[in-house]
Amino acid sequence: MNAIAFTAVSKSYGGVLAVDGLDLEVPAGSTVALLGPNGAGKSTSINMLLGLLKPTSGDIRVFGATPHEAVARGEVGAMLQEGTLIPELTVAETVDFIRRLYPEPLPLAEILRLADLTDLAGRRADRLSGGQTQRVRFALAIAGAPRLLLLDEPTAAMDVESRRAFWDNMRSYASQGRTILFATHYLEEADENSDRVVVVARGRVVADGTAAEIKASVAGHAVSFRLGGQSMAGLDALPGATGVEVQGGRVTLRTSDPDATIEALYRKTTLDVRDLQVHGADLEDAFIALTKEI
Ligand SMILES: Nc1ncnc2c1ncn2[C@@H]1O[C@H](COP(=O)(O)OP(=O)(O)OP(=O)(O)O)[C@@H](O)[C@H]1O
Repeated sequence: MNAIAFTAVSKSYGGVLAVDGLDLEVPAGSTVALLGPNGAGKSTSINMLLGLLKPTSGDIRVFGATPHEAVARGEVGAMLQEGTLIPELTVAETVDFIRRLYPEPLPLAEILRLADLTDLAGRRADRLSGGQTQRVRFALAIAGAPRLLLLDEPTAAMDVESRRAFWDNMRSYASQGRTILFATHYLEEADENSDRVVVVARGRVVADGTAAEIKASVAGHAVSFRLGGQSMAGLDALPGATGVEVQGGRVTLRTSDPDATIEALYRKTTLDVRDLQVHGADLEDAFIALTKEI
């Protein structure tokens, strides 16, 4: 069963087309990263999944129902980019208040444990650090034991240590067969914390697969080397070559066939090539190639 199904969904704000014919199915039980640059349409898509925004056209289903129905049944939890806490309430009071709104909430102690808040249960909300506040917002998102958890750039205000702890907590929540969709522009987060990465740009899906598949989908390798004072003219015409960049005297030649490129570099040119290295494309290369303006 699909937890999420977008069918030909578009959303415009006046003249701005934020989501452009989005088709996306997410089977229940998977953890999917929605990876894209600023303005790609990630928040708009998440807000539509919550029923907070209506698509201009197309259809959205959450566990086969409309977003409104799924949210009303307590099946969807969300941690959005904004949201303040009630300053006078303690962490435990805040979480308990929200969990009681749901038909089948998680026990309070389990929520506090899953969000790493057990030691902060008695702390007032206005005495929390930015990272601790984010943990409370995560606790509120999981309070109703939602089958689908939506996280919109959840680690934006966190330091490295808090991030690591956050993703550990997210994984323990997900491990019980739940579905997670999270938006991020951090490539590493997408790579390390999801089963599948959906890359969006300009409101469209531009790549969809495991991080490894996405890396492989982009011209696979780069060959880099130093050149004395010689001209680089013609390098981009070598077999397999898909692009050339120069930085600090080092030439990087992107190629779909490193063996052919290197052979031709030595046999067909008279260049004085030094310190040659071959690299696999990384997710960042793939992301830049896939999301660049055309
Ligand atoms: N309320 C609004 N009114 C007008 N335009 C909007 C509104 N909200 C978003 N947009 C525009 O829609 C596009 C998609 O925005 P959205 O916030 O969904 O992107 P995003 O991928 O979440 O970006 P970010 O990573 O910066 O959060 C952008 O061009 C944005 O400027």
